[in-house]
Amino acid sequence: MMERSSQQGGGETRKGFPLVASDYKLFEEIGQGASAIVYRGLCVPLNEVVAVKTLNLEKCNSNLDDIRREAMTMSLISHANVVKAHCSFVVDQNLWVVMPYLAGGSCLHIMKAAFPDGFDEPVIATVLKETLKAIEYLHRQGHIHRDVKAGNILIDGNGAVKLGDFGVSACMFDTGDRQRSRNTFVGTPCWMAPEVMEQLHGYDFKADIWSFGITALELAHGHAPFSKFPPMKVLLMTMQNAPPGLDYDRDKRFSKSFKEMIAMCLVKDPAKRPTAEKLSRHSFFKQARSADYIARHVLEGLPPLGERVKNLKIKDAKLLAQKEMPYMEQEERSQSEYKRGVSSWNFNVEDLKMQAAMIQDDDNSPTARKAKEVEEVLKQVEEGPKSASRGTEGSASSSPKFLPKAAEPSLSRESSSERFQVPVTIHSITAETANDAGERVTRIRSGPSSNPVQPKSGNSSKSGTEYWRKEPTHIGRFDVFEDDPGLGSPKAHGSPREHRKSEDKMQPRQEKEEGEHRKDDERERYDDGSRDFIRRISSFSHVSDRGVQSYRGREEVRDRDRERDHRHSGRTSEEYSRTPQRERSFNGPFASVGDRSVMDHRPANGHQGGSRSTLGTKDITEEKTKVSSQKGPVLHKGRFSVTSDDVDLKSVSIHKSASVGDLSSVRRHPQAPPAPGSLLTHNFNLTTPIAALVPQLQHIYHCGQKQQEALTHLLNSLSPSDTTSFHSFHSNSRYSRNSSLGSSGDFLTDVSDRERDLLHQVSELQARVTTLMDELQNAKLKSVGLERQLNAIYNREEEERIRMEVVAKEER
Ligand SMILES: Nc1ncnc2c1ncn2[C@@H]1O[C@H](COP(=O)(O)OP(=O)(O)OP(=O)(O)O)[C@@H](O)[C@H]1O
Repeated sequence: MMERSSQQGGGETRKGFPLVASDYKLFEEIGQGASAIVYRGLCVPLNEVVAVKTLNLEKCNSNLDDIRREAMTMSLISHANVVKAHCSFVVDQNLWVVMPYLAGGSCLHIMKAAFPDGFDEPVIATVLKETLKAIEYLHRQGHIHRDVKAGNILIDGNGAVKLGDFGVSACMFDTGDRQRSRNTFVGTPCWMAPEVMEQLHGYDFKADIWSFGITALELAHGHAPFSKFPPMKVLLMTMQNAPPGLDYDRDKRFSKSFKEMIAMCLVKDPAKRPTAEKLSRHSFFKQARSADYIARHVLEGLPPLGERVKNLKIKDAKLLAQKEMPYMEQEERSQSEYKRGVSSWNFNVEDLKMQAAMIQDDDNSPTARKAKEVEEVLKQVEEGPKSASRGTEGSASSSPKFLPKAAEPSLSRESSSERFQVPVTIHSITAETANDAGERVTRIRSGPSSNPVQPKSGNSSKSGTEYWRKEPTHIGRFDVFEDDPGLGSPKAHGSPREHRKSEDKMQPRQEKEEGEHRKDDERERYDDGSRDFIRRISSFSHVSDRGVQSYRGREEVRDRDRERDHRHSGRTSEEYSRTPQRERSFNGPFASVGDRSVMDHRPANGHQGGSRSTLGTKDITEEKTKVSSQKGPVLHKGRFSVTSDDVDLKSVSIHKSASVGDLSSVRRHPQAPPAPGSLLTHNFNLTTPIAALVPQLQHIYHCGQKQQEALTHLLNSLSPSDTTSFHSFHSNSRYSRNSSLGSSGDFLTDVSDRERDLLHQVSELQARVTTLMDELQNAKLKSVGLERQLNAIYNREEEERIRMEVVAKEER
């Protein structure tokens, strides 16, 4: 056996730990890592029980020099709470690291064996306080541990807590300078800080504070947040979602100070996380007890470490055997490796992003189901006006007048697929780091648009999450611009509780559990079914000006981030909800949701600052639920204005002064004539996405029907003198096509002309399609013919070649 040594410095080396494998006896396995197996062993010459970690160097990225350098670094480390290697040497392709044997094993193993739901708070406080001492020490020495987690917090037979795995695993899998930005990242995804995942501007010792916070959650629950998911999913969740935390309701057994301490660690912006030194002064750690307390409350009655590890392995193997589906296998592998204490994931972030970009939730996934559910809800919203018009079947409006029948379904289809296809498909993902103040900001962009939304000016002092919030977002069929922090309040966005409701369906159990935050009584008032479904829509689908771009749960994330921020800022949720708010803005199209609202056709200005539409989801639902009781001024909604009046189209008429371009004066005016064809001359903004056009078209169609009914009704009830004045108005109208209207029938003729025009256009288009199909068919036939000719030529050549070969043979 070839042996090379890399002697460790420090106190223990004075004991003279031998550097030859033959001086050690290895017993049972007591732990396993990504490329390391740890055994209980005996150092024969010293008669001392040790732990020997054997690392397969072939599986590591680092070369021997790097390992030696790290080993030297380790020799400088000496702290009561850090597991220090006695020595290390190379045996064949393995590096042996000889360490003190910590009979309690890791906190993870202890939890798996005896505390599946996590430890009690005093135990956690004790373990964490000791761990924090180790982290503080390492940071003072200029080191980042990078792999803080329960699996690396070890307990010796006396209950002393030590942070293990420092240096070795980090150096094994890292070829670069620790402080430098890397393309690969080290650590375990669940515990990994978002900035470590980003790999854009590197990371610093604050990454350990994030991991420490995750470890606190792990000790509290028995597992880390997202631990059930495969690495790339964890990556996405960590970067996209609000930081996990203890839930104020579910985690009642834990103190407020514990919850606060965790929340301090799990802030996405590393600059806002406390240093280890500052964190150690947190009141939570006052409840920490002695090592003896741990020995009595944690270690007593536990089977020997080797036995525990063996049982765990058997359990894992059984679990793996049960799962057959590839995805489940992957997930389970992730979980079982996690259980075994694997921490050294080493993957390329770009690869992961690529993989993430390819994640497409299947039809039965919660996300896809959610999409379908939302699609149904939206269908209902869109069909509302249609069903209303069904009552008038048999009237002139019973068949589509303004939208050719053939066109309607295809447009609807287009809209729904655009709206719902995107949320379940992550097209691309990029993590960005930027804000005006140079603070680190985690942002994930997904969707087809490559243009990141720029932070609004004046936000320079905002944190990363605030910056996120400030983006103009595109929700459902609306463009929503959040330019007021108040928008983040439960009032504007729907209660976090309700967001959680939808999130519950969208996100797997654990994410939900970890991501939940406290509930406030105040939020109860938002428990309204119709609001809920609008919120479900808004939390799901985002439609942009450039098309449809969306990523799920963005709204929920914002709400949770906001809630967290408010918690941190010490504001109660009541104060929070009292924050002055501006209503969410919507672009024109959705102004049509209220069946009874009347559209006002205005010049397009939907995207210009303050003139952005102002009807929020809240408004819409209210519009739907309470509209009949509202009487109010006309509200201008982007390209349209909406009156909250309960307009009865049977009795409404349009004021004489109304023109196609301005119907804002729509009011109850029994004798005023309508503005014929007004809804037919709508000039769609060419930049409007198709998804946004659909409701517009549908509404135009619907309004057209209603208007026509109303007009027919009115004209039927007009006296001859009224008819004359109507004619004179109509003939003066600049939009009148027929200046010699002689009867109500003429007006309808005018409408029919337009309809005929449209139908004509449609039939022309259909004829063109037919021609193109014919051409295509011809081209195909031609291609088949050419193919045959080619084959014939090839066959001839082949025959010729064979013939020549035969002739040549014969000649020979
Ligand atoms: N000195 C020790 N005494 C007792 N058990 C140990 C000791 N060192 C490690 N272990 C056990 O072995 C497991 C794996 O060890 P370690 O974490 O050092 O390996 P690794 O390959 O670096 O894995 P990871 O990177 O996941 O931490 C630990 O979770 C712990 O349970």
